[in-house]
Amino acid sequence: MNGKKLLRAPGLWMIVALGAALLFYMASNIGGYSRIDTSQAVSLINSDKVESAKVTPDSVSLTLKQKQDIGSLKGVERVEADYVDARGEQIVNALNAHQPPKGFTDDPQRQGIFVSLLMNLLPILLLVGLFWFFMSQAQGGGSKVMQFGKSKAKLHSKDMPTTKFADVAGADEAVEELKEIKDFLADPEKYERIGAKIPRGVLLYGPPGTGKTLLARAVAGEANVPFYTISGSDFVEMFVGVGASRVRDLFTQAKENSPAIIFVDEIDAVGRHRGAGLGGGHDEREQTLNQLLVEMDGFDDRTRVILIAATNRPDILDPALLRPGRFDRQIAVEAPDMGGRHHILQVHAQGKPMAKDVDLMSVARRTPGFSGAELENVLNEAALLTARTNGTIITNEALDEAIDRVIAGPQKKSRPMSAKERKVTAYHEGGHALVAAAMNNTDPVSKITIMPRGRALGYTMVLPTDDKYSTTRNELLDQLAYALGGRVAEEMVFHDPSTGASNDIEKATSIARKMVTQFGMSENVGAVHLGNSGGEVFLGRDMGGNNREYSEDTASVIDREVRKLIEAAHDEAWRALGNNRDILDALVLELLEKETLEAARLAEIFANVRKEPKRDVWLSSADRHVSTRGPVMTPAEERALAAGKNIDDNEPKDEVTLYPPQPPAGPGTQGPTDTDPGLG
Ligand SMILES: Nc1ncnc2c1ncn2[C@@H]1O[C@H](COP(=O)(O)OP(=O)(O)OP(=O)(O)O)[C@@H](O)[C@H]1O
Ligand SMILES: [Zn+2]
Repeated sequence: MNGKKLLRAPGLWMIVALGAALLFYMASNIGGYSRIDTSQAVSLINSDKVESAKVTPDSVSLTLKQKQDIGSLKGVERVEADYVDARGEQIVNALNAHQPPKGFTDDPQRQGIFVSLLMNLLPILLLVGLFWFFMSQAQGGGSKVMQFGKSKAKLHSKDMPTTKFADVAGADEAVEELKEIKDFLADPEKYERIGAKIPRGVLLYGPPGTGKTLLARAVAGEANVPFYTISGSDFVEMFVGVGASRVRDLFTQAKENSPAIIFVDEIDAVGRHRGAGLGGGHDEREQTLNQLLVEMDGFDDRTRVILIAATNRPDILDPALLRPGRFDRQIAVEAPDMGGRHHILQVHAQGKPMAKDVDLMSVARRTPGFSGAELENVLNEAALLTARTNGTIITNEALDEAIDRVIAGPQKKSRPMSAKERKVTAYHEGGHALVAAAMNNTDPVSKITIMPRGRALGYTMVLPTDDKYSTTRNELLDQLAYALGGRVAEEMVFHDPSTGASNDIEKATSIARKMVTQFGMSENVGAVHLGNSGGEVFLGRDMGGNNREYSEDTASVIDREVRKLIEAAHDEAWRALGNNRDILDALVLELLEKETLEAARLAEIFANVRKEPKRDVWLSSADRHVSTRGPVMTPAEERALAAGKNIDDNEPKDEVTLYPPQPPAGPGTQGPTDTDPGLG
């Protein structure tokens, strides 16, 4: 807050005035009075030493005719005694009995109710003034105090950013998604003409400093529309109703100036799951959130206001915020990979003279896990270090030290990985990905990274190509192998598996257990639902207990079946990796170099993967026979087939191997009229 603002702060003036009044009050009443006790006061009065007296509801002050020594008090002229209970009465009685001295009023009540009231209220007023003053300070501006419920114009800020998408580096996917929003804002009619519904809310989520604010500003800058910002934590007010009225006000203004963007930073501050946590919800927060939802629902098709919100914690947001028509478009803004970091460094290196041998790519390589803000900080630190030593160009040494400073400065949550750990992680993730690529019923691998994130050392992402509502047995078996792929790669390559696979093992076990107990996909248990494993579940925790729905024997059969599935998957993964060890090694090399590999590059690397053979047809019991007749074909499929298209699942399976292996099936088990008597 600067000096001018300070002078305009009404809270401050109030304090100055009240303070002065209080000082005056103290100087005229309390100042210079020495404390004496009741008997001393009575004897002073009786010995006629008192010039005047003043009685207030809680004290009696006496001005003496001349300076006196009273007990240990030397040369006092003004004394004061408590006027409480009977002892106070004694003083008043003494004063009354004596020649009443000048200025004495015997009845404390009569001594001006107004004055005594004022005197008592003064400290309270002062406190209120102080409180107001600090409240206004806390809001970051002195003059807001008196404006509750009036214009909150200053509480959010409006501007016309000049930021462009080109200023955002290494977030190409997010930029791509936001271009459509920009398009709409720049030319809403184009969308209205064809009746397209435009998203009302866009949620940008990702770790701090990755450029969410920057991206939102860039949308406004590109579309050349006003940008209103407010932070979720600003909403969280002390006075109930203020947050909600602010939201209302903000939307009104934005609509008046539409097309416009409203940016809500830290939306998790208001958008937390309602009623979360013990002790119920926070009233004010909830009201604010409700108002936000009301405003968003109030958008009609002609509202040209788009709400962009940012959060680091999408997981704690109230689901109501994420429903269609609200923040239904969610864009991940992730920490940049090596290429992205290089790009960001280039953006921020502009205007900073660098030595010839400075290689920003090598800076990028040494800063895994850094956000855009941290990279910007690295360059800035390097520039500061250079200036401090009166240098004129930034050298590699300065950059090295700057990196260390940024790492050591704000304690990074992710610890640096050793070279060995990095390699193990690369093999682990590579193992997952390669198994996925070698199986026949898996989704394509869309991304692998060995950048540490949270507690995970790396991750591999397999994305389904289309929505799925159920999963087949073969897909589950592939998922099992995929889950174990990381662990298997560690075993195969290092002969010494690490603890990094514990999550994978947990996941595989849970899949296998469900296959046995819920999906009827094991031989020795059959299509039986074995629901309750015996544990009482209370508040999400297994409390133990003895109401299992099946016997000890069944339990041990289940355990055996689960183990069998896991072992088989382990073997499959081993085979898949063993058959493709050359590809695994190449993948790991590239992963160590680039840290993150995306779908397109992965498809190239996996182009020549030696696939696992398709699994044998599964019969849930040896007594069932194999039907080789496929499902019917729709006319559309017949047309497609005639046009030479491949229709996978409709090919009749004329060559089958029984599982478990069986002697060749007798006559009658094959044929066009056969129906499948298996599990209907
Ligand atoms: N992808 C990027 N490209 C260029 N600069 C970036 C990028 N990401 C971050 N920065 C720099 O870091 C600064 C801080 O980023 P910004 O405030 O946008 O991050 P944020 O994701 O909104 O963070 P927070 O979650 O802490 O609010 C930006 O002003 C910009 O200078
Ligand atoms: Zn894993």
